[in-house]
Amino acid sequence: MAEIPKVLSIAGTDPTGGAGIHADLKTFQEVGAYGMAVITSVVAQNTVGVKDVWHMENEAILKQLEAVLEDIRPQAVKTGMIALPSMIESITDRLERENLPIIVDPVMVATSGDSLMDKETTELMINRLLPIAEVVTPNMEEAEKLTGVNVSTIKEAEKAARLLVDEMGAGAAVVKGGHAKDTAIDVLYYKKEFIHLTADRFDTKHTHGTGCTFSAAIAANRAKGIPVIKSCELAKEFITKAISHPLNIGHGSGPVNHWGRFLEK
Ligand SMILES: Nc1ncnc2c1ncn2[C@@H]1O[C@H](COP(=O)(O)OP(=O)(O)OP(=O)(O)O)[C@@H](O)[C@H]1O
Ligand SMILES: Cc1ncc(COP(=O)(O)O)c(N)n1
Repeated sequence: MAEIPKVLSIAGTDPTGGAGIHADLKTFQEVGAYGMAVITSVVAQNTVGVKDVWHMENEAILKQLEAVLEDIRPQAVKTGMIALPSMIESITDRLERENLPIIVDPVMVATSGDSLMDKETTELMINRLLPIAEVVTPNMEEAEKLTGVNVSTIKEAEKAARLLVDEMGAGAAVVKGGHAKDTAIDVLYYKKEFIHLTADRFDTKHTHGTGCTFSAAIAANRAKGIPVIKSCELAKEFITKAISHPLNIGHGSGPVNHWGRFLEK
């Protein structure tokens, strides 16, 4: 029997199920990979905002990670919310010992606008985690914070994506254009080539968890052995379908529909 694709998310929680670990696990399942999760922070949040956060001790994170790795080895890893510098250090130290594709979603702010990462953590993200990332998936604002390039046009997104790979050491970068005005074009830079992942832009406020879902889909595709560019293209199709079939739940920016691709448009 062919090996079951297995994928691990290392991220924070969202009790309303739209972002973080919860979005990742739903996405893994829908994309056809067995999903696992190590929790970095417990976040009391909903579609309106973040109310409180409790960070796991490093020991608790590392023991969760060890428990997974010694038993069920994933074929790909995705990282999401990693809020503290010491967390970046210990997670990177452990992951460096594995030869696995790592998809890094550099979560800095929630859709609600609440900050999920401090400045010192951003520095360590740049120096430690980016160089071991196979793919890094910042939105425009995160790309600006990581590279120092002002990102509001496609050309600027290309400049930031190239820097993230050629100067900062990631294998590939997708600078997501979900926050642009008229389009939803994500710029992928891989092996010296730019690819524009293009989709219609939907006029909706229900985009809670879009970033988590997109990067989780890339990771699940990589666990299935799909090459990097194709994994990103399929993830773009997946998130576009998930946004195009809104669930209309929650009092704020509601979650996307993870089974959207099975629905007619
Ligand atoms: N309104 C939209 N219509 C179509 N695609 C969108 C829309 N919003 C986001 N996307 C797509 O969703 C994916 C995630 O992009 P986005 O820029 O929203 O990430 P993020 O900022 O990390 O997530 P979030 O907005 O949930 O914080 C990208 O492929 C982006 O193009
Ligand atoms: C635990 C956690 N991780 C990430 C996000 C960002 O979500 P989004 O995909 O909406 O940017 C979030 N709100 N909560």
